[in-house]
Amino acid sequence: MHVVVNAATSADGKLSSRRREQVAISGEADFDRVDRLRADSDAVVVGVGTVLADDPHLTVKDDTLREQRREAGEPANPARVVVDSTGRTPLDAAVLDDAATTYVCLTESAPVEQRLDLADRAELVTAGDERVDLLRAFAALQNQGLEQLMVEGGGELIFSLFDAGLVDELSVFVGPTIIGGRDAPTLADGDGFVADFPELELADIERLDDGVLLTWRVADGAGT
Ligand SMILES: NC(=O)c1ccc[n+]([C@@H]2O[C@H](COP(=O)([O-])OP(=O)(O)OC[C@H]3O[C@@H](n4cnc5c(N)ncnc54)[C@H](O)[C@@H]3O)[C@@H](O)[C@H]2O)c1
Ligand SMILES: Nc1nc(=O)c(N)c(NC[C@H](O)[C@H](O)[C@H](O)COP(=O)(O)O)[nH]1
Repeated sequence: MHVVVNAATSADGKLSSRRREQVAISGEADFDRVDRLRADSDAVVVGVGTVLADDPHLTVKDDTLREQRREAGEPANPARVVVDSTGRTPLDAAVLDDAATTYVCLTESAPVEQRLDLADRAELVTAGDERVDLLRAFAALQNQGLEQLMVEGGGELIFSLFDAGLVDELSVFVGPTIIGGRDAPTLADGDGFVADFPELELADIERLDDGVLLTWRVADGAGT
């Protein structure tokens, strides 16, 4: 399995505003790149915080890229994965439509009612007691044939994935804006590291729109 984390941050490292409302950080060139990255993935992964804040669809937007996937014998869109401990994904969320297969990763603590409702619209993966056990959940996804995973946030999930040693590559588009706010989500939130900070190796730098795309490899990524 290979896990790429992709995100867009403001020049001051924020993912969105303190109201957790989406900010258009990427320009057209970066959104096109994200679309190609989705098209090259078996699944696009987000945390439920991102579903609740942005209601993303997580599909491939370019017709030609979808056609190329079909010609390669793949579904037009990659699978979608929501990491959602207690089943808070709204039943009318865009990720639960029929454009692609969706996996919702839950814990034992998810109420039966939510579980039954979500089971009508998604494949359920249960791993962990209070928070999703990401190592077990990702192993279950790999068993379903999902090898190339792209994670699109948010900051809580991204921190946990680094903490679990699951990230192989990080792409960050740093855009030409300042969002500010001590409570605004950043690339990696969670509790934060105080030792054993994950080490990154710079793989590429590219100027895109009026920002910069940084591609890092994780020194001890858990890729198999
Ligand atoms: N700029 C970007 O590229 C970008 C991308 C995605 C999201 N965002 C922004 O990020 C914000 C949402 O991020 P967030 O950090 O609030 O939510 P998130 O998407 O990271 O989801 C976190 C939630 O996932 C669940 N979860 C279950 N198991 C978990 C585990 N092991 N580790 C971590 N979470 C687990 C918990 O309910 C947790 O609250 C929104 O404001 C959104 O607009 C920005
Ligand atoms: N790459 C990127 N640049 C941004 O400037 C920004 N604000 C996001 N935010 C991520 C977020 O979750 C978006 O909502 C999904 O990228 C939308 O995906 P859809 O178009 O609905 O498929 N992502």
